[in-house]
Amino acid sequence: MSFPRLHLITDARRDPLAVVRAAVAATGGDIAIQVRVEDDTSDRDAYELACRVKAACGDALLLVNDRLHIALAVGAAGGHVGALDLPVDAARRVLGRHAVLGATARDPDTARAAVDSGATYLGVGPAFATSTKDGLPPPIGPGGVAAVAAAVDVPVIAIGGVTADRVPELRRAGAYGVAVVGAIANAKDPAQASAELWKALT
Ligand SMILES: Cc1ncc(COP(=O)(O)OP(=O)(O)O)c(N)n1
Ligand SMILES: Cc1nc(C(=O)O)sc1CCOP(=O)(O)O
Ligand SMILES: [Mg+2]
Repeated sequence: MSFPRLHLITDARRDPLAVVRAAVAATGGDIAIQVRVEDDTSDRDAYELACRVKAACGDALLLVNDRLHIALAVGAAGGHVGALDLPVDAARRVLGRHAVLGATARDPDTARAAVDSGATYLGVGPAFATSTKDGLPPPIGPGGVAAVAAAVDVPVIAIGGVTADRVPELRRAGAYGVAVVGAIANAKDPAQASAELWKALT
């Protein structure tokens, strides 16, 4: 299967396994699931969640945020790192040559450096305002996504406040796909929300 355009990032505030199962079923497994836990979650709890997500996500692409040892321990396809995590070149050494490796980039220079260091996709945002994560810089908008997309030749995954309605403008800006938390996890019907996002991307 090709690299998924829809990425679901787990959120412990709503039964992550139920949400993952709904999203995988609604997209026929054409989705990346990124296991993301809060900073104060123990490695043991993060590992156990990652094992359960792996069991629940079937053929979907499994990624682990920040904690690359957990990605390796569960046999995930790869991981995602940002500015406060391992540098991209170190993350590449940890995960090995063939793993999927995502890096956060908010501007073209950071994006080019991440790709040169071994990133295979970029998470780019916040595209729009979001209440899911505190402490983010102001939204970069579709224009900021476009600037990064024009600078690199790896898939750009737009993140932050993304909804199905906003997918067309992000795709026009050059985003290959999108990563979401709230648009699926907070939806009344996570399966329907996943299907709408998937359809908007295909
Ligand atoms: C697809 C994607 N893009 C960006 C991020 C954010 O990563 P990071 O900047 O390291 O912040 P945390 O998620 O670790 O709080 C992401 N996780 N996924
Ligand atoms: C985890 C994360 N990282 C971001 C970034 O811009 O780096 S935005 C974000 C949260 C995205 O959640 P939602 O889809 O609910 O807006
Ligand atoms: Mg991180």
